[in-house]
Amino acid sequence: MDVVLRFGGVDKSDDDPDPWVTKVNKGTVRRVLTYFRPHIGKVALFVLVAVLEALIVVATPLLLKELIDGGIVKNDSGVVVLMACLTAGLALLAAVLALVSGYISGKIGEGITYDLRVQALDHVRRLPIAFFTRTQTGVLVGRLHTELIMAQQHFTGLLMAATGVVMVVVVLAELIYLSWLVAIITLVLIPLFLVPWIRVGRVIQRRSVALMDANTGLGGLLQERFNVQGAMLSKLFGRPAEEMAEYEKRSGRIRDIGVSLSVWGRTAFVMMALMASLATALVYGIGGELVLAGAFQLGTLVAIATLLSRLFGPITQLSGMQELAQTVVVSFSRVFELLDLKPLIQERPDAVELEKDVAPDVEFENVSFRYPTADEVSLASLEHLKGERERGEVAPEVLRGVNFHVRAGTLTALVGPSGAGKSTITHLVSRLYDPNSGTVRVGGHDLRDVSFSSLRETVGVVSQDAYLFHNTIRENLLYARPSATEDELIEACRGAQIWDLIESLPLGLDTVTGDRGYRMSGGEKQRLAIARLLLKAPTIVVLDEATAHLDSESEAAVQRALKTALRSRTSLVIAHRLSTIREADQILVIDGGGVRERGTHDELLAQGGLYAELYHTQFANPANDAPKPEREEPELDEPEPAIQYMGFGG
Ligand SMILES: Nc1ncnc2c1ncn2[C@@H]1O[C@H](COP(=O)(O)OP(=O)(O)OP(=O)(O)O)[C@@H](O)[C@H]1O
Repeated sequence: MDVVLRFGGVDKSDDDPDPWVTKVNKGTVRRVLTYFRPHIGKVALFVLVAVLEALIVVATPLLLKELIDGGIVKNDSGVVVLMACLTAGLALLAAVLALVSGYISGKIGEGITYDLRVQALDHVRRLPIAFFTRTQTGVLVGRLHTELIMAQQHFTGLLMAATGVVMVVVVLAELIYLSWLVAIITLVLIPLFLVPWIRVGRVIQRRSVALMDANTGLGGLLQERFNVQGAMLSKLFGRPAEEMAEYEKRSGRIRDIGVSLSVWGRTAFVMMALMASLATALVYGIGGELVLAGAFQLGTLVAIATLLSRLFGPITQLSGMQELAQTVVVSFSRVFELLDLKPLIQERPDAVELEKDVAPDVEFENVSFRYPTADEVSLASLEHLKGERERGEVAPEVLRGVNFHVRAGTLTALVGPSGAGKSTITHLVSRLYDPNSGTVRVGGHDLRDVSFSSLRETVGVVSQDAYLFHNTIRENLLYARPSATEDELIEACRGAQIWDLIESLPLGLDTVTGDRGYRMSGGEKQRLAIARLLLKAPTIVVLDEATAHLDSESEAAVQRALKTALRSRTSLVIAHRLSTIREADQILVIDGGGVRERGTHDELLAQGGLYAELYHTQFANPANDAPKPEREEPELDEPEPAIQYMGFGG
């Protein structure tokens, strides 16, 4: 049977901002234990050290007993000195063992967390793009980072608590040996102490989980709002007062939980100290009477009192152990949830390699596609939005029976209204998604049969909003081909018409492009992306032309760069420029998820269909502010407006 637990194994209040629960499957504990396997030697050492520590703890009171009964009472200074020295020696050994035990438990805890983290990162890296479009970045980062650190801390805590088991058993055995009466009284009193302690422990546990959730939630929000584009949107459209109120509300919640945690933590500490003092008073009271009655000697009384003081620490550790174990299991489950997400896009074991350096053809045969629903690709707990799931999301079909053939080395332009499915078609070519029915073929191979690495080498993509890492221009370019030489970098930049700009920068290729490459203009960023593409030298180019109005110089430069990029490659371009469309060997007019018209510019005009209609509409309403290509580029030198004015593309 499956058990559903909230994180930390505790109930949350109804107004909890994150109502998602984590499912703990039956086999989870066994699965957690498998992570111990590589560390089994360290675990054995850890147990050995724990046993030694426990033996030292019980040996010390016996030495004290001998010191008093055999030394002080019998006036034997030799015994006093010997026992004092042995006690000091054991204390020293205990200190060393405590350090060793801390080191080993740290190694085990960190080692297991490392294994889990690396496994999770590798898995998440393989998940399809649909997962990332669904997931809230900050929450995913929280899951892979902050929550794993918490899991590690709980895990190490659990290991330390496990040593308490050995300690309690040994201490109780010695207590019975010294005085069965005191041992019984102790056993009766322990629950009186434990009940309030467990209650306090639960409150602390619950608050810790709430604090973690609140921190993750605020982290996710900040990540979304404080990245360059989020900050830009918030500056342009934001409602500062309301946003600030939200930040204050969330920060206030973190503060309040923190204060209450601090108070409850102190309460636990005070309770522990109080119980230890009360127990000491009780032992000396009852034990003192027994000594007076001659039931046992003074040394035994001191030994019992010392033993009892060593009992409370391990018992409190043990009392929290079940909760801690539950938290550890749930923490691991949160990562297992991720690991169990099967990537929708998988590489076949017998995947084939595409031929290198030969431009292949691209074929869509009766392709239909709908975007995957949340249930298929992501986790509710990573979305933080439950609307779609509660409504039972149904994904509409975005492509229906699409057929076309792009001959090797030719240019196909995709045009059509916004939302028609143009980008979706390009996503299928780079296998960001698989079609639900039909086949996408490259060089005659079904894409599902092609190896990932081969496909990556073959298909190069330049999107409208080129993404650049926060790093130098050089590093951003080398990402496409780490082995590229300086000369090759420069040649690619020249081909992409960006070298003049880079050369004029004080740091040249070592200029940092800023978060998301924001310090560069749209046209510059796209030319840099084209340089990256040239370095990669793919045989298929998928390109989404910029819709933004570049200034005429930028526009002409991008067009020249594109000419270099597309030369003798199989190209699929979401075209917004008439110049690109005119040069295309084939134009596909996409409408309503299908190919509505196809042909060259002249053929489509002659057909007098949708393309012609929109084209003529365009000429009836010329867009005055359309960018004009540069004069010195005769092949681009036509007073052509952007195709989006024709009602195409978005
Ligand atoms: N990740 C996604 N998940 C679900 N639906 C999506 C996703 N991406 C796009 N869609 C939907 O698929 C349809 C086709 O979108 P697509 O981006 O392919 O259109 P497009 O022709 O490229 O439009 P535009 O010219 O505006 O970029 C749209 O209705 C869109 O809302």
